[in-house]
Amino acid sequence: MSTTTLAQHVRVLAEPGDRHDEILTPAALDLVGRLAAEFGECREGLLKERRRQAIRLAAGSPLEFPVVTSAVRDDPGWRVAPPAPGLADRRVEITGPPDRRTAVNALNSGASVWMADFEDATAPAWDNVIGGQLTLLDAIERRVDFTTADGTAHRLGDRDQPATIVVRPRGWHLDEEHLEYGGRPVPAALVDFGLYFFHCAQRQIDAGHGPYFSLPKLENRYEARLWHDIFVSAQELLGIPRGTIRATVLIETITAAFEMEEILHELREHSAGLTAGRWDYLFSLIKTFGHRTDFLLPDRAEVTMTAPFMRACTELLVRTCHKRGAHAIGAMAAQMPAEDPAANEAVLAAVRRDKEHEAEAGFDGSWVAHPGLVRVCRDVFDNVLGDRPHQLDRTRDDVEVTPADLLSVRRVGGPPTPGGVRTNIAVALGYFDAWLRGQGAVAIDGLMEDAATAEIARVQIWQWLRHRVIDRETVLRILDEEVAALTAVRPWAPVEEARAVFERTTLAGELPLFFTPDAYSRHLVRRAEAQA
Ligand SMILES: CC(=O)SCCNC(=O)CCNC(=O)[C@H](O)C(C)(C)COP(=O)(O)OP(=O)(O)OC[C@H]1O[C@@H](n2cnc3c(N)ncnc32)[C@H](O)[C@@H]1OP(=O)(O)O
Ligand SMILES: O=CC(=O)O
Ligand SMILES: [Mg+2]
Repeated sequence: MSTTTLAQHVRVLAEPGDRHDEILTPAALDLVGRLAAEFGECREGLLKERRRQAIRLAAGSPLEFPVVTSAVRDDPGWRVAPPAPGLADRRVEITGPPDRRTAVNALNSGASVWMADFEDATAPAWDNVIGGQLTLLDAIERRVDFTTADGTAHRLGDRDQPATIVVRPRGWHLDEEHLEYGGRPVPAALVDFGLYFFHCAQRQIDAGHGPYFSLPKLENRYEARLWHDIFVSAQELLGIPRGTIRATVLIETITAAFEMEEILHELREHSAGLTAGRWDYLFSLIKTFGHRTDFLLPDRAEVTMTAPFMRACTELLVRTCHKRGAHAIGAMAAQMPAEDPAANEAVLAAVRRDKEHEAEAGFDGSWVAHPGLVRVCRDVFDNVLGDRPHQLDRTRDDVEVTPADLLSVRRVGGPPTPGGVRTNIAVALGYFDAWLRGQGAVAIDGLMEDAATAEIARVQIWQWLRHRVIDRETVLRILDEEVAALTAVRPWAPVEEARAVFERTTLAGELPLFFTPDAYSRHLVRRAEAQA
């Protein structure tokens, strides 16, 4: 591994890759270094607080709407910033990793927004991280066209209103081990945010939009405050007017669901609303309360958005957002378009039902995972919104949600089935295999799988083992069978490494909080070294 000092205090611990020098300029690294210097310690403190809160909740502390912030919730006098250019109408948001193919297809898809994702949909190998920044830069400069090896041209179309780009940096829990500041890895969130902000903020403003972000996996208002402080500092450092940035926060942890209004309040100068992060939300519920038998969840397929505890979260999200003039964006439906026309009709019908529930509940738009689903989502929201860009006027004063509504999961579904157990093992293994090969989102058996859905698969197996709903021998036997099946299909793939990730993160007595940090350090960073 080569060591280059490109900017004060920030060291690049990777071999130079193709065009990496366009992103890793001294000035860009200097911004990242300044952000690491100013905010690294605060982020460390917040990660420690996450662990303390997890221990308190495991020990039986009740989860409540915070008493100390009741004044914020009761104060009718504040609103978030008005929608920024390109963010007023968000009826369809397509998500995907920031690679060139996805970029071209997402920007051409007819969606209102492309959420370019460094978190759930990206395996954070160094080439993906820097390649993603190059994709974004090229997309904004309209030079992202390319031709595949078989001669197929991918060209950015000439839409009147191209999709607005929103970037999702990695979560607070991840480090970027190829950049070092003060002898420590730089927080990955600061790398993704800082590099994009440095290269693209002004370009986006010049193009009539702005530097927009989607913030994943926040657990409380303090983490939102940290983002606010980072935004203020970054805007000041680059001379960009305060309030230009906009950020939509994912409500995808159970603790954040109790602080939605506080999160909007912390970010109000820069807030663009909240998104329902359905899959990480389920993961968070199981992770936080997996030790309790009243939180035993059935097969993943049975836990739909109409489950009362999910409904409580989404209705509270709409009510909270609209009370404060903020957009409420719906969740990801995981179904993928099918080639068979009848099967595809069933997929479209399922996605349509999902989106109809959301549009009726008051959401202003929703997420899709594939260009083939843009149309159905748009039709559903067109029916409800008509010519209006959103339905912020639907204040949902009828919604009242108690802590018990958010936390009562017991009544949902039956016990896990043998099919559900096998599916979770196969999905976790298949996803880890793809992730280790650098692919952060993948279709498995007609469903989109990404880091969030793989986490559910993993923690459900952990939860079922812990409560002896299934036994270790059965899991190991199925794991062997699935490893053999996957190896037969992909003999060249790192299936044994994927098995090791599964075993380390699923079979441990103490549940690792995320599968990614350890798997990243062991496999993705080393692999970059080996390739160098
Ligand atoms: C829980 C959450 O956080 S959700 C958000 C995070 N997850 C995601 O963003 C996943 C988004 N979806 C995807 O990445 C992809 O749909 C996958 C990986 C699941 C499946 O992709 P593929 O196997 O390529 O699907 P498929 O073969 O049907 O694709 C057909 C075409 O659509 C494109 N496409 C598929 N999904 C997308 C997408 N989300 N955005 C843009 N283009 C897409 C493909 O690139 C392909 O293009 P091509 O014809 O030019 O080669
Ligand atoms: O990020 C979205 C989710 O569902 O998780
Ligand atoms: Mg998520």
